[in-house]
Amino acid sequence: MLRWTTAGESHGPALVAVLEGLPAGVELTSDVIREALARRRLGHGRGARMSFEKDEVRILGGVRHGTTMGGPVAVEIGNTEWPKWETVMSPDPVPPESLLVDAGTGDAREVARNRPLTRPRPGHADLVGMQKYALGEARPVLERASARETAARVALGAVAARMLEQVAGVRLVSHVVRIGPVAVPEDARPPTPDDLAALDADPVRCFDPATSAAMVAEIDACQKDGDTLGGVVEVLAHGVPPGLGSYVSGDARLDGRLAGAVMSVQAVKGVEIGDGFRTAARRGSQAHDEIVSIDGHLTRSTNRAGGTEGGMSNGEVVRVRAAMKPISTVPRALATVDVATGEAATAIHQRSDVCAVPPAAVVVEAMVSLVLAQVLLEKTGGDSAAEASRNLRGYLDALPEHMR
Ligand SMILES: Cc1cc2nc3c(=O)[nH]c(=O)nc-3n(C[C@H](O)[C@H](O)[C@H](O)COP(=O)(O)O)c2cc1C
Ligand SMILES: C=C(O[C@@H]1CC(C(=O)O)=C[C@@H](OP(=O)(O)O)[C@H]1O)C(=O)O
Repeated sequence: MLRWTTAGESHGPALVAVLEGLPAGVELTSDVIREALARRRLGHGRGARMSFEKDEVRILGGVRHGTTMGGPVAVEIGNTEWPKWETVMSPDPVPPESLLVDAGTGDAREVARNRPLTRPRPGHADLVGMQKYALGEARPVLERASARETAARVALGAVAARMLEQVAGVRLVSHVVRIGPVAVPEDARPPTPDDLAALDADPVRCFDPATSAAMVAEIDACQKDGDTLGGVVEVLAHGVPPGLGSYVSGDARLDGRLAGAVMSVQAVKGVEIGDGFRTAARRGSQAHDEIVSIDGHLTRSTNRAGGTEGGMSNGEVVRVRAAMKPISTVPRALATVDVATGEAATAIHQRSDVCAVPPAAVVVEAMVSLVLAQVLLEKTGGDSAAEASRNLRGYLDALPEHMR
């Protein structure tokens, strides 16, 4: 079973990510991970932190001379800002005087870092985290709840995507289809994995130039108003073979597994497979994908289902959308209560993204990659990439020719 986990805090020394169950023989270099992480940092509307902090990638295990060895792949993403946080986030005890609100330097940023966070921010994990873990302030909560952790997910997603392409020829692409009220027209051509360079070059990861310009304008207007924005992203996975996942149990279903993994991304509040919610408004005759035979091969006339039927991939493009809520740390600060005094207050706001929908597309792509990699390996088994590939070919070759 392919399994993954991450560890580390937003302002800790590093994030660590581990992917276990990957076959040997997958071609992988640090640059593959570096490129994916660079993509996650793009996007108009990101906050100041993205401009000065760097992701320092180091593969710690599982890979030798550019090839996986079959053991867990471990990746470290160093935080170049760590020296500023060494005291506040020290794993070992520090002298109490070093944590005084103003430890003597008079530096406003240091004061902000050291101040106990007793004004929980609405829309964040702050208040419930303090209740759940019996904490007097929100620092330990927000450090782990922060979407900084998505850097670790993207690192692992890049590894999974390498395996998917090498073993099965699966390729993914992600893009932004809505930012606030501005949406890509329903009939616009979606990007394919070959359009990656154009998407990377677009300020909001949108494939439709006119919509992209309107999205940028909306973000600028929102920033001027001291407000924040959410939106909708879409991931398309091409070349997914039929029969991944299963209808036999709820927890084996590919659609359920995709939805769970995507919904686990910070700020994602809705997941749609294929036409999803839009299908609910249609009659059955307009909602499904009729099976047709073209040149002796069975295929679908449409792909409204988004590449899954009965909890299994059906050979069509897998299409997953995620709705992201607007950034919670609203510059025009929201009302809260200072838990130290019980008095009404406004939520802490130091800096924040205005809109993080473009990076969220890259994060959602990583989660889809991980789930697809998991169901592919369930189907093929294989301790090496070559064995997994052979097994996939064996499965497909055993089907009657018109059903492949
Ligand atoms: C890529 C990415 C960047 C984010 N950046 C911010 C941010 O700068 N400020 C903020 O308040 N929330 C940001 N978020 C969202 C919060 O992490 C999230 O809303 C919060 O942890 C609460 O979780 P929930 O919204 O899932 O309930 C970001 C999310 C993602 C996916
Ligand atoms: C650091 C990242 O995103 C962070 C996610 C985040 C949040 O609350 O989720 C809040 C911001 O961090 P800070 O409050 O320290 O400025 C973002 O910068 C990143 O994506 O690498």
